[in-house]
Amino acid sequence: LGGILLPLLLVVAVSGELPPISRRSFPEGFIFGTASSSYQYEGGAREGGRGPSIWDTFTHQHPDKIADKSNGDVAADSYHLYKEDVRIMKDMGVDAYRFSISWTRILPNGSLSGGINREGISYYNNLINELLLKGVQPFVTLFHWDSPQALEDKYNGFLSPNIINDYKEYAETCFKEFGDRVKHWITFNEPLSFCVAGYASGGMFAPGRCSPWEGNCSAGDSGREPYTACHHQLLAHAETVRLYKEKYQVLQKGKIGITLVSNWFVPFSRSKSNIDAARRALDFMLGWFMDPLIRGEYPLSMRELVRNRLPQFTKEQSELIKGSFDFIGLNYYTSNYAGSLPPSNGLNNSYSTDARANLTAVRNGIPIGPQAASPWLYIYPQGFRELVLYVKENYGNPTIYITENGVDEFNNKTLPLQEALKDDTRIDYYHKHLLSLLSAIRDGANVKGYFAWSLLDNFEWSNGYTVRFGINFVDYNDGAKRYPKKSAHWFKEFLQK
Ligand SMILES: OC[C@@H]1[C@@H](O)[C@H](O)[C@@H](O)c2nnnn21
Repeated sequence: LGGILLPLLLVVAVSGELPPISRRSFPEGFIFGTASSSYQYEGGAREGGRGPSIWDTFTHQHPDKIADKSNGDVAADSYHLYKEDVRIMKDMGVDAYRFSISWTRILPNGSLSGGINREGISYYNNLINELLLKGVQPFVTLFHWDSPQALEDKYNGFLSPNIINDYKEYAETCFKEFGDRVKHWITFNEPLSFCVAGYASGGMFAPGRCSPWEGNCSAGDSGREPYTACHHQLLAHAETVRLYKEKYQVLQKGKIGITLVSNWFVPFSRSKSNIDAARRALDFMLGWFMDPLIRGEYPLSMRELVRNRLPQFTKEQSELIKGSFDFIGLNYYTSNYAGSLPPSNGLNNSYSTDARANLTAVRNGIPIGPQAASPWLYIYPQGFRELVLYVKENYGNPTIYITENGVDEFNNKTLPLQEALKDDTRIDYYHKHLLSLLSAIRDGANVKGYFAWSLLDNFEWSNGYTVRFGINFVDYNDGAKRYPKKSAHWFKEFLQK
């Protein structure tokens, strides 16, 4: 019998047949959607009265910082093709679409005093109306990294507390113009990424500031500016949530939150020092924001390690930020191993070393999972369940929307189109991550929705167009024409009611 049973077991193990999954596996009313952002999708950079953002400046003044020296001038051209985008969503059967509003399409000079651009208002009204016409709910992110260049020039953008009021006035303009139809607002997308990649690590992202020991930046302080910029984003978030709740929520009946990103961290070994390092890594990536939102103060590990370089909340600010959300948006892509590092020498301070955690994707020569196209993205579905349950258990099981999850492949220009559409890795990624998320939900996590990143291939920041995150292929050489990848067909079947 053993001679027959063993081969059978091996066949099942090797075949790796995943348990089937569909929207019916999830709770009734669970929302499925796709996600995008203004600078990565719209194009029309100098059309319709739009003012320059720091990403227009960054890509045009520092093309060397972008892998293929590209920019978002045209991107996926959703500024002109948004109706096609909505048609694709409707055909797939998604419930919602998460997109961001370009601050400088609404307020070209960044401040309300500089005037409202009615053409910008009109573009987003058209997009929102088209979504609603096709039965797709708009989930709107107010800030997805494209700060107004005018405010960078005026007072160094998010390094100045002046931006808090300008951001609040921009947000209020959006509440007034769109809040009758938009019922889910996200104040900021990933403050962590904006503050670390823009102010700490080598000037990877706009505005491209860092210390000399971190990279080739014209100015910056990697040990202070990331914390200052994100402190101002948290205060702007809290004041905007108070404004929405006091002036708009009763009438408009919407919900408001913030989107955070985190990796999961697996201790390099079971030693206490490595387990502590994994926890510090979570504090510095997720707790940086969740602790203020839940407890009104930064994590103890950050206060102990960053000390006077970490801004402090006044008692009033602490009360304002604590509980300032109806939901938390959570983005998950990948996980790392975390190992302990000795205390830094206190000289070349940087966010990148403050946590005293050595983060790697490989342990004893074995990667934590298959590597995708982006160098930081290793596929580790188990981390998704672990992260969601960590939020449940450590932050009071808040309402969560997964606002991004996805994987990329290289933009291989020699591949025939039909080959480029065969994204089996993406199907496997989504299948395993949705199973992992479902497992966390069945263990009590309060997750209400899931947005795949991304509807379309798009401008992937410092990677430009060298990688593709879309479940729909974009032919940049032929009018940004959209073609469904194999994963789009998989999702359509998954989403069948
Ligand atoms: O890198 C892929 C995507 C970006 O394209 C999004 O703009 C950003 O919100 C994000 N956060 N983590 N991963 N992502």
